[in-house]
Amino acid sequence: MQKLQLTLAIIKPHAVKNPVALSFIRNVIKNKFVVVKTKRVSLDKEAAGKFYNEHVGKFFYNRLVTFMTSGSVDLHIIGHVDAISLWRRLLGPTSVYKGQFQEPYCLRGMFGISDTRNVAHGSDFSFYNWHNTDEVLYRKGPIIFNDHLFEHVRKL
Ligand SMILES: Nc1ncnc2c1ncn2[C@@H]1O[C@H](COP(=O)(O)OP(=O)(O)OP(=O)(O)O)[C@@H](O)[C@H]1O
Repeated sequence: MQKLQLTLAIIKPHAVKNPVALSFIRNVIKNKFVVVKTKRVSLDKEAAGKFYNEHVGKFFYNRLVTFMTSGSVDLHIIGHVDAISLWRRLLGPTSVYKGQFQEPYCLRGMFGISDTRNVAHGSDFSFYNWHNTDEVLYRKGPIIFNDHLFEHVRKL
């Protein structure tokens, strides 16, 4: 049985608006992962606020929500046996400045503008939603696919 872990990558608004960054990131995604689903959406304040709910009260929360609603974001559901940590490794540290010094070729080091505008999000939880991508559901731990499910997901 094939084991595939899924994660959710969200390309943040400033990177969606930058054609060089966007095509570089898309190539990385295409080359390293199975791309299950891609969708461009505009988050409203409620959705962005809910998504970053764990950061309510932090000094950057309002800035983050305002930024995430400032333009379209690209959602990618991507699969790999080690999808969550591979995508986070490719992104690099949350802090763009740390990335630029420690891992200059990570995506955040190359295309990040600030600690808030740090290119993309990588979920810690497996993305679990192959029926309706408008409803974002998460669950902890990897998802185990059998071949039938894998085919089903690819057709979505
Ligand atoms: N010190 C900070 N200053 C400004 N923005 C920050 C700071 N820390 C985090 N953020 C913003 O909040 C987002 C979520 O923070 P978190 O600590 O969950 O980092 P992460 O897990 O690396 O990022 P993400 O959840 O976006 O993948 C970051 O991606 C960044 O945009």
